[in-house]
Amino acid sequence: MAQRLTINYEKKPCYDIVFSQTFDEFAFELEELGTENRRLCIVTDSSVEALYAQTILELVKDKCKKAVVFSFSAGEQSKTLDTVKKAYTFLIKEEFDRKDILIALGGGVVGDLTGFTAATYLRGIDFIQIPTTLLAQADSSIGGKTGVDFDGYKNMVGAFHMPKLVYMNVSALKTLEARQYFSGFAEIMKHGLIRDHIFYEWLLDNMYEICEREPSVLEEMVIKSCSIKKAVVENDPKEMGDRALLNFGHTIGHAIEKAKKFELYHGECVALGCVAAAFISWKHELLSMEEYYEIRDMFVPFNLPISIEDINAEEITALTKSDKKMDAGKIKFVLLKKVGKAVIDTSVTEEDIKAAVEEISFNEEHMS
Ligand SMILES: O=C(O)C(=O)C[C@@H](O)[C@H](O)[C@H](O)COP(=O)(O)O
Repeated sequence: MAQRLTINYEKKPCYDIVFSQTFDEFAFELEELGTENRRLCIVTDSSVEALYAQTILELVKDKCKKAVVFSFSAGEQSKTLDTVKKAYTFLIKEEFDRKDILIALGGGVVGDLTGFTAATYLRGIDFIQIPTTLLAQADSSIGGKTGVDFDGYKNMVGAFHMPKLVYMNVSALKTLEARQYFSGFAEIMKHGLIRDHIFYEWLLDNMYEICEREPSVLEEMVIKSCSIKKAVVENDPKEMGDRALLNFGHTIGHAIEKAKKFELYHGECVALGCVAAAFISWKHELLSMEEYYEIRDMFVPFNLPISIEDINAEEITALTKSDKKMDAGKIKFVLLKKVGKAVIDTSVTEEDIKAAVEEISFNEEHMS
């Protein structure tokens, strides 16, 4: 029996997150939404299309007026306005109107890009998320942030647009490529670090089962992670305040992503960004040295990087200024006061950032 969480928006129930071990119950969820006279477009990428598009098409075809698939090349390089333009052209050709629905089938790139297409096509149509990666299930499919990268800057163009439903087949995580799986784990760890020390300790206690992808532990981990995100986004849906805490690890993480031309996965950059932010938290005397090293080393068993070769501290520091979290010209940096408690800090200097990037730079000198 599927479990579910309801996300409230402006204090009213807005959409459900359904946690299942199969895709089969998705058809029932569509009936509940009333899709019989509406067109559905499954938006996916080349990797996920090969795995699941046909399964979803078969499930939905009797529940709607017409079902079609729009697919683009997998990878962050496709998260652009060009791909959105291609999607608009496709939807116009397929005569999609305002009551029709997009279904985002895939990871974070697919979810963000489909959500943005839905937010803007005909001034806004409905969309559904079927996240298939750990990162998308535990984080990005929830909360209504949609968008694309612009000139290589992460999520520079976007909109808040709430999905009508988020449907997760948690068993899809079992076959996810290992690097992709562990990349998603960085956002889960982030949720524990910023909000919930009990969850953080649970992650440590269940390290073996998480790495082995034990089904019941996977499901519990995804539900707990979504529950933390639910509390944050319900309290501040449009990021006027505390939602920015979810940006822990992202200021430096996004800068590394851009500097490395998206060759690293988002979660890998977030892990590096979390280590750098924990380092600054220590230097600002919020965390002790022991706490910093404990947090840093926690990423290692989950195959996440804590240092990186060939980065230039000046370049990364310059790039952090182009991230979106600015307040009167100062970066709204997220630091940790302790495990489970994050704070927004506008006193982080360029020197702090440079020192943190040097801390995570891997070089021979560092090792000796
Ligand atoms: O939902 C949010 O809010 C988040 O910050 C979640 C992040 O993990 C996610 O990567 C998000 O897309 C980053 O948001 P951005 O505003 O910094 O682009």
